[in-house]
Amino acid sequence: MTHEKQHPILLDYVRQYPLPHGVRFTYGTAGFRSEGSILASTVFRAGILAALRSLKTGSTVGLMLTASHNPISDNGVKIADPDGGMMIQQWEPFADALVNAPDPEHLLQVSALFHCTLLVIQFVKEENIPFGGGQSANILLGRDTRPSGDALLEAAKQGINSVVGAFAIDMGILTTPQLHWMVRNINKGTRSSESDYMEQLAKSFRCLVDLAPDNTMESKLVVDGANGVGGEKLQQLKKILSGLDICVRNTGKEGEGLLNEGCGADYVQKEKAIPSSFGLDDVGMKCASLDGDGDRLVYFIPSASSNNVDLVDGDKILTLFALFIKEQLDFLCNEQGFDNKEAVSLGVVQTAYANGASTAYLKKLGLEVVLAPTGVKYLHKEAATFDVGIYFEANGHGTILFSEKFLSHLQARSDELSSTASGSESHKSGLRLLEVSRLINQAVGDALSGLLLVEAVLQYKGWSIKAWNELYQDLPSRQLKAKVADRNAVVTANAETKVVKPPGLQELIDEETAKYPCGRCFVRPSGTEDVVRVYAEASTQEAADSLAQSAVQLVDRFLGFAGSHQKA
Ligand SMILES: CC(=O)N[C@H]1[C@@H](OP(=O)(O)O)O[C@H](CO)[C@@H](O)[C@@H]1O
Ligand SMILES: [Mg+2]
Repeated sequence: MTHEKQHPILLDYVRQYPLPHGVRFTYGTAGFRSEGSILASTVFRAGILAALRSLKTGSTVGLMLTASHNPISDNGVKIADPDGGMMIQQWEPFADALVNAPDPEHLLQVSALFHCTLLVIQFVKEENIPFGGGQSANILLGRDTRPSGDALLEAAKQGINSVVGAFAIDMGILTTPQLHWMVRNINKGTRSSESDYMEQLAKSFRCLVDLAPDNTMESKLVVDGANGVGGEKLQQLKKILSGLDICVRNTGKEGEGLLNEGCGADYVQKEKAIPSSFGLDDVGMKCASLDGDGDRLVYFIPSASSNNVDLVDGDKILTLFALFIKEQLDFLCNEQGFDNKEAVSLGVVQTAYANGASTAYLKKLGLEVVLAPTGVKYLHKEAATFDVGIYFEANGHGTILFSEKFLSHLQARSDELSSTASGSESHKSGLRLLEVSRLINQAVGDALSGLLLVEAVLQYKGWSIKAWNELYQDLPSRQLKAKVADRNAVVTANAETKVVKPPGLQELIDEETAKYPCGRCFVRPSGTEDVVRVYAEASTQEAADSLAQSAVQLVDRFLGFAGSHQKA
C-alpha cells in the first residue's frame, strides 16, 4: 500500500473500473470502440492516457466519447492531440497495453499487483514525461448524445483525476470536430468556446457568399441529422446563418427515431438509400446527411425509383473543393507579384475506397493525388505536406489543410492588394482562400463546416446539386464484410491495396480481378469492426458484385469462414 500512496497514479481508482472478461481493446482507426456497457475501464484508462499526453506535450489535449456512425448501444473514446489532430500513432501501442493491463485484483503476486501503475511508470520513464513535479495537465472532454455517455464521462473524469495535477474540463455534448477545434484553438491562444465556433462558421460563410458572383441557386437544403449531435448543432447554427434555407430532419428529438438507425451519412453512403423521415416529397431535392458525431458529410438526391438516392459522396465533395481551390490559386498566381504556381503546392489525398472515376477526374485536372491508408490520421498527415492539402474519404470524412507559411504569405499579399488592386479577381481570390481557411476545420473533418463550404462553392459556381453530381460518373462498386476467425491475419501494404499476408491471397485476387473490365479489388482488416472489408469496382454493377463475392470466397478460403457475410 505504501508503494501505492507514493505514486501519483491512485490504484484505488483502477479497482473501481474492472476490466470486462475476455475482451481485448485496440486503439483502431478511430480510437477504442465497442459496446458502451463494457467500456468503463477503457475510458477510465484513456483518461490516464490523456493526462499523460497533456503532461508530455505541456498543452491541452481532448478526450471525445463517441462511436460515430455505430449503433446507439456502442460507444468509444479517442484522444485529440494539442494541434487538434488524432493522438500520435507512436502512443497507440502504449494505449493498447494500458487499457488491456490486467486488473490489480486478478493478480496474486505483490509485484504484479501494480501492473497498471508499473506500466505507466515505465512509459513515463521511456517518454521522459514530466510527472509528479508540480506540472499540470488539462483535458477537454466532449461526448455525443449516446445514453452511455454520462457514465463514461464519469469514468474519464476519474481516470484524469487519478493523475496528480490533471484537470478535466467538461465541454458538454459536442460534435467530434467541435472538440478538436477547441483543443487546437486553446493551444493557439485563439477564441475557443462553442459560440466562437458557431460565430466563426457563420461569419466565414457570409464572407464567402459575399465574395461570390450574384448567381441564383437552389438555396433549399434538407439535412438528415442522423438523430445525433450533428443535427442538434446544425439547428443551433441555423439561427445565426444567413443566406441559406436549411431544413433539418432526424434531429434526435423525442419521437424522431434512434441515433444512426436507418439514417445518417454512413447509412446513406453504404446503402445508397434515402434515410428515414425522407420521402416522395423530397425527390430531386438537394439533401445532405451527417453521421452520428458530425464529422462525416455526404450529399444525395432522392430519386423517384423506390428508396434509392443519387449519392454525392466524399469523393465528389473533394472534387468540388479541389476545383474551387485550384481556380482561386490560378487567379492568384496569374497576377504579377505573387509567387509562381509551382511555389504553391496543392495536393489531394484519397484512400483506396475512392471511386476510380474520381481519381481519374482529379488527375485529369492536373492535380497530384496521393493514396493513404484508411483512417483520417493517415490522410491528414499526407495532406499536411502541401501548402494546400485536401483530403476526403469516400464516406464523407475530410477537410482542407493550409500551411501556416502559405496563410501568412496570403495575408501579406492580400493586405498589399487591398491598397493597390482592391476588387481585382486576384485580390478576391486571396480573400476567398483566407476565408476558406477560417471556415473549414483544420483540426479534423467537420460535417458542419464542410456543408457550409459546399454551399458557398455551389453559390460561387452557380451550380445545382445535379450539375455538381454530373462532373463525372462513379464506376459501379460493391463493399462487403467477411467474418473471419482473426481479421488481423490479413496484413496489407501499398496503402492497403495489396495483401502481403496470408501469402498467396493477393495473387488469387489479382487473377480474379483481371477477368473484369475496369476491375479493381482489395481486402483489408477493418479498424473499427471485427471483419475483413472487401471492395470491388468494375464496369457494371453485376460485375462489381460478382468480383466482390469472389474476393469474399477467397478470404474465407485463406482465413476460415466465421459466420454470415454481410453487405457493408
Ligand atoms: C470503409 C470505411 O468507410 N471505413 C471507415 C471505418 O474504418 P474501418 O477501419 O474500415 O472500419 O471507420 C473509420 C472511422 O470512422 C473511417 O475513417 C473509415 O473510413
Ligand atoms: Mg464520425
